[in-house]
Amino acid sequence: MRRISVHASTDYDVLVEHGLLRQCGSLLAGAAVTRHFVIVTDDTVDELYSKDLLHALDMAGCKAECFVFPHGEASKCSGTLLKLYDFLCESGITRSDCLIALGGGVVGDLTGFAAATFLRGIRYIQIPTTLLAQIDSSVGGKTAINIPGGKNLVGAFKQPSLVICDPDTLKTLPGHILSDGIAEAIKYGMIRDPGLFALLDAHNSDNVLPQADEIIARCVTIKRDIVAKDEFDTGERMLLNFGHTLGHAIERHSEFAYTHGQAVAAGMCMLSARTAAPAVTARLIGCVNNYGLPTDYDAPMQELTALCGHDKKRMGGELSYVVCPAIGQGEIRKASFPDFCRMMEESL
Ligand SMILES: NC(=O)c1ccc[n+]([C@@H]2O[C@H](COP(=O)([O-])OP(=O)(O)OC[C@H]3O[C@@H](n4cnc5c(N)ncnc54)[C@H](O)[C@@H]3O)[C@@H](O)[C@H]2O)c1
Ligand SMILES: O=C(O)C(=O)C[C@@H](O)[C@H](O)[C@H](O)COP(=O)(O)O
Ligand SMILES: [Zn+2]
Repeated sequence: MRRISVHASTDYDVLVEHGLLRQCGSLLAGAAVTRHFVIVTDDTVDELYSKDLLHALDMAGCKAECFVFPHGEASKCSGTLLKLYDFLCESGITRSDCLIALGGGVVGDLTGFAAATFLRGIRYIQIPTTLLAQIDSSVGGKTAINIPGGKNLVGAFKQPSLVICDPDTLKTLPGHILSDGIAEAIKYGMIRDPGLFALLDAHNSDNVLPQADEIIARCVTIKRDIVAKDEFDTGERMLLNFGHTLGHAIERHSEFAYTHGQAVAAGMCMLSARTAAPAVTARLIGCVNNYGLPTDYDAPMQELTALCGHDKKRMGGELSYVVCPAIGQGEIRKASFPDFCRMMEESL
């Protein structure tokens, strides 16, 4: 089993092993200090994996109920959150009990925010089942829901008590959802790890799955190191937002027809085209193309920059954004918001 220890306001481990989902009952009980859990999941993941998890908990002498909501980004909203709070009340969840997020980033972000706020804070554990969630969203404690004003605009920093990563769950992922995770992996390569970028560049959507363990370990280690230095996103952590300033705008502009991974892929390429040497952008676009991810988004740039105004890297009139002048070398830059808009809107 691989163990990557995260040191933040709460210390915890990310455990990576094939088949772990079926055997994780005692690990969950140990990390949670309770025998009462609520599993939060979406309808697709529920069909595939709730039974295994319930069995594992039962074997460890734990009781659990499942809260299941419709899959998709549209569910990461206040409506689902309020239903979850009601469910937690009905289940008699107390401050010593624990939530389990079983699913992708939507489940993880929503569950984490519920855990941060219900009874002013209870424990939660992440069991990520998409590549994106295993390499990124389950680690680091950013939790959030979307509101009509924008992506992730209501949230909290709340670290999980444990992350259980079973790469076997990736075998049931449709190809395009695996690619969403690869978009974030390319991000890690671009900001910090040329070796990871080369590995991703040497593969494609048809042959990358056997590389999942290596990709998970490299990405989680990068995120762990960044979060240890800047848990609350005031400096270095902003590197993890490469491609997201535009990406979040694209998600919203497309009314979530572009998934998060697709929007981040397009956002990285569109930003790189305006801030990096053509050779760097060409390599990025080549790698993104290997995985059938978009490299562009067809909308007037003014409409996208208008949506960037709510970005959480904006402080008053100034916006921080991330550029990669070379592969593996992410840098945070600052500009006035009008200057950022002008830079993006200038034709190439
Ligand atoms: N908190 C963070 O640090 C962070 C980081 C990155 C992304 N995010 C957020 O994560 C979300 C995107 O996450 P995502 O891409 O995992 O999307 P998702 O949670 O919507 O999952 C994608 C789809 O895959 C299905 N699915 C999940 N696991 C499966 C499996 N093993 N087999 C088959 N189908 C499965 C789900 O039902 C869903 O339909 C966005 O809301 C994004 O903002 C958060
Ligand atoms: O963990 C982080 O920090 C990230 O930025 C990871 C991103 O991949 C993720 O999409 C995050 O939710 C974006 O955060 P936001 O602060 O821009 O909402
Ligand atoms: Zn992201």
